[in-house]
Amino acid sequence: MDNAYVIGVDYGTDSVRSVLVNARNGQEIASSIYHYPRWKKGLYCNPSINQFRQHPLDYIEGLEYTIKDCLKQSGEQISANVKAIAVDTTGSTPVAVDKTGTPLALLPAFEENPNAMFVLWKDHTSVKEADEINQTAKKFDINYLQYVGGIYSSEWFWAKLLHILRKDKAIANNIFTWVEHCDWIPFLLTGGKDALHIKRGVCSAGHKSLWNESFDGYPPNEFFIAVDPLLNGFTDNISADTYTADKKAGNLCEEWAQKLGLSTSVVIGIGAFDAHMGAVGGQIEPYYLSKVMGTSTCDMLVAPNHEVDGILVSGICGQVNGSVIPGMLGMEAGQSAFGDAYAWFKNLLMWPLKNLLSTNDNPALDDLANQLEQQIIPQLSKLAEKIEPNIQQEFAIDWLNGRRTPDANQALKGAFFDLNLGTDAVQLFRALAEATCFGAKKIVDRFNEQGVPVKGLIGMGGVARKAPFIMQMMADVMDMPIKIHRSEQTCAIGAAMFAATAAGIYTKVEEAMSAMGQGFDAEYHPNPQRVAIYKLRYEKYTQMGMLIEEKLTSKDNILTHIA
Ligand SMILES: Nc1ncnc2c1ncn2[C@@H]1O[C@H](COP(=O)(O)OP(=O)(O)O)[C@@H](O)[C@H]1O
Ligand SMILES: O=C(CO)[C@@H](O)[C@@H](O)COP(=O)(O)O
Repeated sequence: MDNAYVIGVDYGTDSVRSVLVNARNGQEIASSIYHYPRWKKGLYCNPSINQFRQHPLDYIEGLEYTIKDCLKQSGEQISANVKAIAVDTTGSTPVAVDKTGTPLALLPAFEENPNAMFVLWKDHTSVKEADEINQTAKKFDINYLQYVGGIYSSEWFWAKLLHILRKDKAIANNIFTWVEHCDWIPFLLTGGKDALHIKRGVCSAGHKSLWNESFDGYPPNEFFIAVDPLLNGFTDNISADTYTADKKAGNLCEEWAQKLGLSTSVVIGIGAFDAHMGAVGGQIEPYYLSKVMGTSTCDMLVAPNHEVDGILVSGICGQVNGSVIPGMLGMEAGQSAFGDAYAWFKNLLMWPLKNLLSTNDNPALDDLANQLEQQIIPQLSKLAEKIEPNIQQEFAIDWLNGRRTPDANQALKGAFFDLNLGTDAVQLFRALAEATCFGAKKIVDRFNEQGVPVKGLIGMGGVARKAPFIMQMMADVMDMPIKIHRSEQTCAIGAAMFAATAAGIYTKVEEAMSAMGQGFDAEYHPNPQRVAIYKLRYEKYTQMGMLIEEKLTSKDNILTHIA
């Protein structure tokens, strides 16, 4: 155990990060990041219809690059003592594979076809299909949606599969099965050649694919046929066995061992989603809401099974035994756009620089534009922090990418209110940031209302670490302290903790968590004056949100008639 090192790999929305850590104390020896090049160019995506696809080569190249880079930084002695690798990814981010488990986009006939690529979590092209799953579920005596909050989302596995099957006959004719990114990478690293043998993690299966032990696996084929006969037989090619992430998926295969310069004795762990492993990296405790705040948020809560027996929390993204910590119920909620909302606003402000300024023969102008881009969010934050909130101020609704929880509805849209000719960029940014905090409070309220008390908040991820303004506002809005985890890479560190457990260095992931965890380095406490005013503004947010939702879904909605 003295000389044991492990690697955690974290696939985020824009990049993949690997960390190599000492399995004894969690000390970070090396880390490496790789931005997906095809994704960066916007290839295969169409934001205007919410289509976001990622090429498997972006993932494979990033895996090789970041692990090799970590090994190079660490030196031979440490590399020779790497015992295990575990991976987390975004989700639901599934792909169509053939009988050998090869994503169709890796075959020459499909290499430029977005439907043959991974359908990223934030792709909302299957709103219609999700709705059909929700309508069909109502016709069955067993409620197959009871463990996913009662509403199936367009961000998830089956809705995405049905959408692709309908859209693309060539894919429908060549697909053998449909696989989550977090289940496919361990299959790749262990040299899998038969798609029937892909090991599905309980995290992906339970939160996104309707798997539950009480159904003995997935809903029956008749359920899927009732949604659409195109789904007939798909569960035949997906094993009903699922695994917690502390288990081993297999060993590093010869091909990847050679590619990386590691031995085939290296253990590969079962994969899980970023937020779930991130919660472990961030040292989650029962009834603490562990908020991974980046592009979106994923809010995880764990509770001992016996204490929440019989509770079904509606409108969240699932409750699954062992999805975070084996032996505990893992509950997931989240917001579809968090940092992405700020990024949208930044891009809006960048419009003239990106579209009117000709930087062709002038690299200095290009540099200037880049520098300004970097400064927009931090500068807006500094100025927004100085504004005392009051009841009349501009305010916003944060559903820019739909609403993930509570009560998934990806058709909802964002809004700004109470603007006048004096409204400036800082005030709009403040309102947007506040709306994302109000969206976060809705999640806490839902858990509390439904018998799962939220006793504390843990913040991690890019926004938690980079944005003191937003974290203070979060504490004020929630009227609760929020402690920020020290680690820059909680998801990758969490994956490393699971790797150490899968390799048998620890018998339980809780042991890995306390030995390898880096602790907390900041805590934000509510400011009582602001708490009071945010309570009133939250009421306004709730009322306006309800109004928008009612209008959008009502039959006499003029917009529905025009559409
Ligand atoms: N200073 C900042 N304040 C608030 N948000 C920020 C700041 N800098 C970056 N962000 C947001 O952080 C998000 C990226 O978070 P990160 O955790 O790094 O990525 P990911 O969600 O892909 O894992 C982006 O959406 C970006 O808008
Ligand atoms: O939804 C999940 C997990 O269930 C996340 O993978 C998804 O929100 C993406 O997270 P990031 O914002 O990239 O950290």
